Amino acid sequence: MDLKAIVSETDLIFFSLLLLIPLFYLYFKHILSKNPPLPPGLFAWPIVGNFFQMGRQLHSILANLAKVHGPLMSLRLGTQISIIASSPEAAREVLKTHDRELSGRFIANAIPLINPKLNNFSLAAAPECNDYWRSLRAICKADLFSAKALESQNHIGEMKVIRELVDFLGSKEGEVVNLGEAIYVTYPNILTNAIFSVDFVDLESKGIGNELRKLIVEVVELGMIPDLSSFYPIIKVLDIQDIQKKCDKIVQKFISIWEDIIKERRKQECTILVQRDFLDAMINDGFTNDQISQLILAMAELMKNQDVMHKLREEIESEIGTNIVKESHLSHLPYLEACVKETLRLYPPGGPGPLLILHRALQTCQVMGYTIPKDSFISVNILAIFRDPMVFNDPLSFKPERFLDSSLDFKGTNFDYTPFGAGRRGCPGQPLATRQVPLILASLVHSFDWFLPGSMKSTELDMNDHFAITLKKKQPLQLIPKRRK
Ligand code: HEM
Repeated sequence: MDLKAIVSETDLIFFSLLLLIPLFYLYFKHILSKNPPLPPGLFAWPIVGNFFQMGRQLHSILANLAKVHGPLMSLRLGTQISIIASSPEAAREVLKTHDRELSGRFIANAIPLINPKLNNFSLAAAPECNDYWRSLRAICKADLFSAKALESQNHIGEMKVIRELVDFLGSKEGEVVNLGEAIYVTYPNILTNAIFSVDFVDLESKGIGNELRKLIVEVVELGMIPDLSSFYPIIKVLDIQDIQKKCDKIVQKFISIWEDIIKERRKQECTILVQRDFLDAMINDGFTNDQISQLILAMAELMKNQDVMHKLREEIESEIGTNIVKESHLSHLPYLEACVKETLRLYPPGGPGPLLILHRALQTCQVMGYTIPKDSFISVNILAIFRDPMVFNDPLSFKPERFLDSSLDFKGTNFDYTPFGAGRRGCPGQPLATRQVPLILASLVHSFDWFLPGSMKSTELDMNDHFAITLKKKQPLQLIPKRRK
């Protein structure tokens, strides 16, 4: 009898897959038997990809899971154990008490930063706090983001770029502007002006940095694809998702353009270390936009909450009159600071979603009575903490007033509020960010009246968010500027 008549190709595939099930069963049984008792949690198949796209839904899923499993819970993704801390106490344990043991970083198998040729280009992705990481942090602290450094030549470049942004928006008076696009250009320029005294991209998107910017967006998007081989090392050699090849190609191109730019424009005093660190800072923030999303989200909340907008404008006007906003004004604008803090509370950025940048256990340790095995991923769900009614009253409303009489600051010493993380892996760019975000926000509010396009009402503004490395607004914020007299 003809075999095809009884067994079709589909049947063959189906039966082969059936045969694989016991193999998978044995594989996982073997992995599970190797692990010590973990914090209570659940098995999750590799749903990480969804994680990154889910925005606020992820927060509620993880926050709800934490209610069932406790403030320290474990998730198993394939062979990989993830620990998620979801309360201020658990955050303190991770970021303070066990800061040293948990200060490694998880790096996906496919991410090119672990390629030895490219390893030197990273601070955030340094797998542990090694000498190289320490030297970059020291440069950040002393040369880039110290009060003195921020006060010196940076200020001139910073003010120039902000003035250009205001002039650009002024030239678009009455037109619908994608505010994110305009600010997106401004940030890299503030950084390049601070370090090299040059503009990197221009407001019409033609500058030398635009090609780099596109490459960075591409590499970040690739980095967002869940790398299955990090969760199932057994398939690593296959590179079935082709991520590594694609990333390598983009990053090689990136480095060659970058080096050309450096050759052309380097100032004598810039050491190669500063360039590398700068590159990393650009990848982290100049382009992947923690600060930009903050500004857009702050502006969107101000549009929705016109009473807050008026109060903020009044504060700025009474402090500086018709002058332009300068850094020296910031300490006299408490409501502005409260607006920035409140935006960071409702929409904390940092790493893949509001989970800080994934930490990794450098050694097995005991946290809150549980064993955290070496090489587990550790995240702190700061969004769950910041939106917990036990921590912040009426947590889903935008109420800057809550910060006016509060001692909560950006230092990362109070674990109710750590938008910049805390401990040795805490954000080194915090002094820069907490100066530039209010400065630009104040300039936007002080220089323009803002209108929504067409007949759109502020209540219709879509505040839905999604993850693109950081939590950001899904719909671009389109506004019409009108210069204020
Ligand atoms: C609103 C603005 C910003 C926010 C909310 C923010 C937040 C964060 C957070 C939550 C982390 C992870 C902390 C952890 O894993 O424990 C981080 C790390 C980092 N941030 Fe920022 N950041 C901002 C701006 C900046 C800026 C302007 C720069 C530099 C130009 C920067 C550079 C970095 C670097 C290099 C790291 C990695 C540090 C390390 O691994 O040692 N950030 N940031």
